[in-house]
Amino acid sequence: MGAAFFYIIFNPAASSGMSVNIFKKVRARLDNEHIPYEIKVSRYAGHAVQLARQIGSFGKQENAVLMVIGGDGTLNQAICGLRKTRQKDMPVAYIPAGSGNDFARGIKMAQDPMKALDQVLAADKPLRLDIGQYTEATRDESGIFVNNIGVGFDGSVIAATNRSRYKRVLNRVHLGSLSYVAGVVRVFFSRKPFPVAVTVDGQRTLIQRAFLVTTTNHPYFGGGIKILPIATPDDGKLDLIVVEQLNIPYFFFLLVQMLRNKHFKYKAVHHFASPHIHLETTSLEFGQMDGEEMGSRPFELDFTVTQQNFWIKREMDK
Ligand SMILES: Nc1ncnc2c1ncn2[C@@H]1O[C@H](COP(=O)(O)OP(=O)(O)OP(=O)(O)O)[C@@H](O)[C@H]1O
Repeated sequence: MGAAFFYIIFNPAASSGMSVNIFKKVRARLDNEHIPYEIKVSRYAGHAVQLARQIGSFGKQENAVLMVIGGDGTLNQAICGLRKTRQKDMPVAYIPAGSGNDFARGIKMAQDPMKALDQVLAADKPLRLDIGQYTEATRDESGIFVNNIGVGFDGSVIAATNRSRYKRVLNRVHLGSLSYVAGVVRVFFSRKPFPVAVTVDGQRTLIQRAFLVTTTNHPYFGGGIKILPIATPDDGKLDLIVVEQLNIPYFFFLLVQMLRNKHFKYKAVHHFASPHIHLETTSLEFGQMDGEEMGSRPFELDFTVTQQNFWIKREMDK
């Protein structure tokens, strides 16, 4: 049976406002098909957490699905809020309307929002997929992530990109991913390597000259970069990639290897996979979570995997 009701959380600021058109099309389609829904609009950064809490706490509709229209950040916030309520098992339908949309890529659902809506409307049962949980001891924070949490390079890229005046312009011409590329180039030449201690399955590994330290649920980060092709969101594990500081020729060499999915063979690239990963840094580093800034600090992160109900019927589920 399809969803009987959609609670919708919509972020009008996603993809620098490009999400508004997508929202209108989704609403028109639901109206055409006489599917009932209720809309809650995210009015400020972080508002989606509170909206999802309200839905999960006070929503009374039977067989309801929480539909998120926005980017990865909005999806993260909505799931985070919902999981704090008694209706935490309410399935989540995602309509990608952000600039990066890595979650859609990562779970192999359609990235085209209207095709994604087709897949949502075709669903007849919840799909359980992995998501990550984290606690961060330095600032005593905890939460979930649907894509990845990165310390170092990607954290710095997100911080630089969000401050860039090009992001808005590039989003408007559907080239949002390019704004990350500009951030990558800027950060590559300015960041310094740092030590990181990784503990996986009771085994501690110290990497002295880390540059990128990313724990991920699926292959993609940074708006479509396939950093960890072997990560899957349904294996009950999280994957951690640590890339050491590289000189420019080696960086480009590894980049080419990455495009060929062959970068794991090199000793500057470390890979760990486990349901439980712990890492610590000592220096002040930038962090990112699902493309959102975490600020800078020495990080002490503990990661575990958990499952979340989604509402989608992908090609592969048919
Ligand atoms: N009304 C609003 N005004 C400004 N910012 C908002 C508003 N509502 C939500 N936000 C913030 O917008 C930010 C970006 O949202 P989101 O991640 O969904 O889109 P995106 O960055 O374009 O997409 P992606 O993460 O896929 O690249 C989030 O940090 C969210 O908290």
